[in-house]
Amino acid sequence: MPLHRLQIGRLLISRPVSLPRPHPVSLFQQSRRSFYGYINDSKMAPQLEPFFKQVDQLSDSFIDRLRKAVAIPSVSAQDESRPDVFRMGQFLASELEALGAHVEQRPLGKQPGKEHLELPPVIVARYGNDPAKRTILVYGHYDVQPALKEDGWATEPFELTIDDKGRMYGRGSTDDKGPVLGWLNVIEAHKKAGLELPVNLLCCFEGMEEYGSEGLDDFIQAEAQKFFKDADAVCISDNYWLGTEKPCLTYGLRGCNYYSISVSGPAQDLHSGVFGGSAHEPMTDLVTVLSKLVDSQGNILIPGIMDLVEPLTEEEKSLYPGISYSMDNLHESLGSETGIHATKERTLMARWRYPSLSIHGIEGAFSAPGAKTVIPAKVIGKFSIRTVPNMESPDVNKLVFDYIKAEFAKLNSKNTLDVWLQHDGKWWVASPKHWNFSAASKAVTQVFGVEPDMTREGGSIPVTLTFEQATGKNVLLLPMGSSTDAAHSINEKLDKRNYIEGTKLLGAYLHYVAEEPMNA
Ligand SMILES: C[C@H](N)C(=O)N[C@@H](Cc1c[nH]cn1)C(=O)O
Ligand SMILES: [Zn+2]
Ligand SMILES: [Zn+2]
Repeated sequence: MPLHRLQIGRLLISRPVSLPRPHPVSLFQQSRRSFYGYINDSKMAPQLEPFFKQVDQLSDSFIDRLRKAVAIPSVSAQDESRPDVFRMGQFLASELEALGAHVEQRPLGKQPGKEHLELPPVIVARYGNDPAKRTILVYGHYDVQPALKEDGWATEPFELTIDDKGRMYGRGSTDDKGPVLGWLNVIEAHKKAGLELPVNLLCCFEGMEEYGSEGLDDFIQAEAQKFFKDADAVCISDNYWLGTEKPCLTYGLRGCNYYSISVSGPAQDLHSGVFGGSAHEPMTDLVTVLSKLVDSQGNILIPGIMDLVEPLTEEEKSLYPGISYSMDNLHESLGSETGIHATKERTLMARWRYPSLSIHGIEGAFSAPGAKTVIPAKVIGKFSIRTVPNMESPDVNKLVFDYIKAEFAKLNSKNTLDVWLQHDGKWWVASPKHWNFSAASKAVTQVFGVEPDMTREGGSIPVTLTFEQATGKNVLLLPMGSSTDAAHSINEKLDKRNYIEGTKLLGAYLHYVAEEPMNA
């Protein structure tokens, strides 16, 4: 049996678990095509067929709901967009209320370090309050990454644009407005089909995830035994399939430590013809320091970082060959053949179980088209480290700060360097041996006619571990989007098929949750 990491509080132990048993191939063979996917005739829970039909009938209005959501540029990282983040929270609250949910908008106070800004509210909702039913807590986020047409988008980023292949382009379509609206669609389809939701649903939708989930940890801890006290399990739909055809269930995430390095010197920007060669240039110092962080093969150059990484065991190694993933999948989602590693196994390990360091940008640098001959007076470099078991944030920070200061000292520059942590989010690895995962696995098989892969994810959802620890319940990641969705990038999209069949998947999951034996 494979060994899996089980996280209990902050303790990690390894123990043998068996992954969910494969479903018989015959289920797949008995499937017939529905509008976008499969209807599995053989083992369908009786309420699923009318629910699926209703989802197909409502698909245009579900797409309209996504269009309205994408049109609100709820960018959490831009101060000037904060009113739009609030507007998006209000949109969600109104939609949920119209569906008959009990909704509360919970304030989180001022943004730490930016006290002139109010944090957007957490939208919590309850739909159903039947003590005889299980209660599922779902989490998602209604903020998005920044997007400008001039970044290279082929369409307006905040206008949902659908092409002839059913690809729905727009910022937040896959990350995470589509999946969040999927839960609302599930409620609506049940209501319109005259079906009862098979579980009670609790929602927790936040507006600061793309900025490190400011304020949410404390909120979850405070509400674990209040608003969230009835939760039997947690489900998060906010990551992606490994390819474009096969869904997955996810039991691990990397963490993220996000840093800034500022270098300053001159009192103001300078003319490079007048001062070039006679003044220490902040940009030169910054790019030199940045160049010492990671090499072009992805190796982190900060001494000691790799020593914190849990060694690869033979048991873990044996999991990778069985995952449905190929170098072609990588190249398709990269849109190029620029992967570092030669094999799928090493590529997946680089994404799931090894740390990485990415350099994101430089604030204050000249970045417009043209040829401005300026020497910037102050520049701030941004980079992040994706963390993995057993990297603890304080240990990582110490290694990063000491190394950067030492490298800067070697430059003999009279400029001033400062380095700080902007935010950190913890990695998470759990056991998929739980009824929450079994229910999701059955739902995938029902809707898509294929068993899901069990995956980890390279991205971060900082509050996943907090939900697990605060509620003491199992957390499942159930992605809706595919590997080609380009989350965080230009031309982010969600395929209609993933949105509509994904809505069926979320609903089917709730039905199978209701059927799972209590002690499974
Ligand atoms: C996986 C999720 N959809 C996501 O995009 N998470 C962000 C979270 C984050 C961490 N620091 C800032 N944002 C990510 O992985 O980048
Ligand atoms: Zn994101
Ligand atoms: Zn997200």
